[in-house]
Amino acid sequence: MAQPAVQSPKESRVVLSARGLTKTFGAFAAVKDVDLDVRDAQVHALIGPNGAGKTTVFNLLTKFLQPSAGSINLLGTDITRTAPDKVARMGLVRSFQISAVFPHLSVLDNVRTALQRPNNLSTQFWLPVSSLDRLNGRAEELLTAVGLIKERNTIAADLSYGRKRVLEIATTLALDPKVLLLDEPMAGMGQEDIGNVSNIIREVAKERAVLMVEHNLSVVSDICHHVTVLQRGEILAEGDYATVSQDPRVRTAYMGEEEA
Ligand SMILES: Nc1ncnc2c1ncn2[C@@H]1O[C@H](COP(=O)(O)OP(=O)(O)OP(=O)(O)O)[C@@H](O)[C@H]1O
Repeated sequence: MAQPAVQSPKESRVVLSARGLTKTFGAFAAVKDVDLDVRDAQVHALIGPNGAGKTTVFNLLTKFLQPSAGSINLLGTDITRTAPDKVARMGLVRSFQISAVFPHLSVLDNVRTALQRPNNLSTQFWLPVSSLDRLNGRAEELLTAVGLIKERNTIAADLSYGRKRVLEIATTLALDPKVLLLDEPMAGMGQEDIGNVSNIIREVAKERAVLMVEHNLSVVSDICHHVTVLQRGEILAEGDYATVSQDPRVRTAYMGEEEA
């Protein structure tokens, strides 16, 4: 089994943290008093049974949902009351958030379009299409990094499901996020794509933090440095995969329901 990219988690700095994060819907607490520290250059997994609160935590961190209580800090700034678009511009980006793949554009044009955003070209609509050519170098670099360069001229709609998800990751990386949130990146993928996307995530995490919700525990054990286990909205356990997977409470609550 491949080793995670970083072996000394305590050394990298916390880039995203939550304290006492809580979200109630009426009398029901979907997320209760969650503390989270996401570190640079690490892949951090958020796991737990169905309904544990993982998606709600993602929605709180990206500010799609406003917390009922608690605080969130991104790169040293309190973002508890910050609007979602500003949080995204500060560098916290969720994979599907801005990276919808345009099916009728080529792979290269999808990435060039995503690259317009940080370069602010999208507001300069009077520029000729050829002005996008100056983004070719960076677009090709990104496509090479995710292994899509040979398909640069393929129309996105013609890609397999797994390759489309890879293109989605490339368009997200075009925004140069400091913290990348991935919601079940392996969902619906075959084994070959899972191996490929695992390698991509491991590589991209060398330069940024990755927080991912993932149900595939062999992927979690393979590429994640740190694992937080949620159950009924609360943190049940955390640590490296070897530690949490041996925790009897986790085995009872979670592992029995999934592939171990
Ligand atoms: N807008 C809402 N109103 C009421 N209850 C909600 C709302 N959103 C989520 N919940 C409830 O909060 C709990 C946590 O849901 P959430 O989707 O965060 O879990 P999850 O861990 O992502 O689950 P899954 O793995 O099935 O996606 C569930 O009981 C869900 O029904």
